[in-house]
Amino acid sequence: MMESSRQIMAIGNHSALQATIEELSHYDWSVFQPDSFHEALSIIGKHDCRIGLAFLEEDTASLPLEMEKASELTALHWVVLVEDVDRLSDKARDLIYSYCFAYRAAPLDSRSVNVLLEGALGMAKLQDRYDAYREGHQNHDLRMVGDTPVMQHLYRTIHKVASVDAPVLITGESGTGKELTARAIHELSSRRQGPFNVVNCGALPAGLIQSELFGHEKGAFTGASQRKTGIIENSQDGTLFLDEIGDLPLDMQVNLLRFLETLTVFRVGGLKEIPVDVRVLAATHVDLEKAVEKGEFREDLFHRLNVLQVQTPALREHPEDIEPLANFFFRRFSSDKPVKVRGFSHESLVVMRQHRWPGNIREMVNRVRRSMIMCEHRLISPTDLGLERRNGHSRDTDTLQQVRDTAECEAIKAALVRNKHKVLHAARELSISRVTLYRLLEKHGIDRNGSSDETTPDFPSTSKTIQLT
Ligand SMILES: Nc1ncnc2c1ncn2[C@@H]1O[C@H](COP(=O)(O)OP(=O)(O)OP(=O)(O)O)[C@@H](O)[C@H]1O
Repeated sequence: MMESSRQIMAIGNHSALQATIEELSHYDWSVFQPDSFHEALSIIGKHDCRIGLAFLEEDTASLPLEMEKASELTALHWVVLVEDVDRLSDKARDLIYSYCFAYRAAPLDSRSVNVLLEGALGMAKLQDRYDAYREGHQNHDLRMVGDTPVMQHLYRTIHKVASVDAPVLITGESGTGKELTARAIHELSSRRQGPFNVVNCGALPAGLIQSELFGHEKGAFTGASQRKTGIIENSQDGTLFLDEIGDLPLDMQVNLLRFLETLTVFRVGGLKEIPVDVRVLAATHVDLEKAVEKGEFREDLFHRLNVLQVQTPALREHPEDIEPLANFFFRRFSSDKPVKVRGFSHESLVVMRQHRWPGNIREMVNRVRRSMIMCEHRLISPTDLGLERRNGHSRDTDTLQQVRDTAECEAIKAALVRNKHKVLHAARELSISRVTLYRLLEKHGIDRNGSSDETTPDFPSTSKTIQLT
């Protein structure tokens, strides 16, 4: 991490600003004065410039160069000079409050401005240390956050299975990072140059599933006006990730097993056996062994897929990663769009530690994103996160309400899966109205589609996802 140096980006050419800059030469600062917005960004790119200095005029509606819109500029620690803060517009005062380290009103003597600049530099250095501390919780190879023993164990397992070209069964509760794990295995494997394709087995309509997986020949059935290659064939030399494998209908399980045993496919209506070199990774949040016992999943297919296993831990099993994860998503969303929110309040961090996270990391993604939109202050509160503070209860003692919440959450998730994520049908099965179900989905942070909450893909996408509704 680069050490913050004594470099200032000064914006604007107001005479009071110029006079201050001249006097600042006594204090060993280097001052850049860009002529354009692009030059300002290029200075930030080339130099370790962390402090902004501007003079805000009374009739200025926004800071010069629209700093509100430019994330690079908002990342500067701004010191703003004004004539009289009471004469500024509400908008200008809000900008100072939201984005600036400090302001100084006239008389503008260089000594007091220098004190503020020193403070801003100190803050930049603190931020570097904080960033380094947060980065320490990330596994950059796998693009995963968390450095607790359970996560370290997961990383070791991912590395081990990535080096072997055999099927892997990834198990874990919903939202624990099964797809992310599958992508990491692919990226670390010798197949990384090939495609990574995802099929959500639970979302494929029964009538289309065969043709989506195996493809079809022209004229194979009504409407098959063109030859179509299936996703298995399209995954040649790469990895096919079969998500929610437990939802694959029994007749399709037979076909999949045949493919895994022969590594060849027949397109629907085709007579030619086509060899395909694909590695299959499968994931499930249900207990497949139980499904085998109940006759819902083929035992031979289970053993074929279960050559290597990886288990993604529930978030409540590694609560020490909650804060680094929350900070990671906060930074991810703030780099998408600059925000005036600075981070989480201490109380929010405490409440997040107490929360059970039934929807695991996906629930956290949703809560953090929503809180950044809802937050009206500098720090995100428990209310912004939609989490109530639970006083006096340790994480290990469940209150009746917590038990009810967990049961409610599980029942909703199961109903959604059974009803192919159709809210109306799931609501009917649960004997509640659709509106009530939406309210409960919101309350528990459950994503009704299971995977549609993504904003930023975690890996550059050479992948294709089939999710038909
Ligand atoms: N260790 C992690 N570090 C950073 N982000 C993570 C981590 N684990 C999961 N995520 C993020 O959490 C979200 C859910 O992860 P993912 O889709 O991989 O979970 P899943 O177990 O496949 O979920 P589902 O069972 O609902 O399909 C994604 O946005 C993913 O990027």
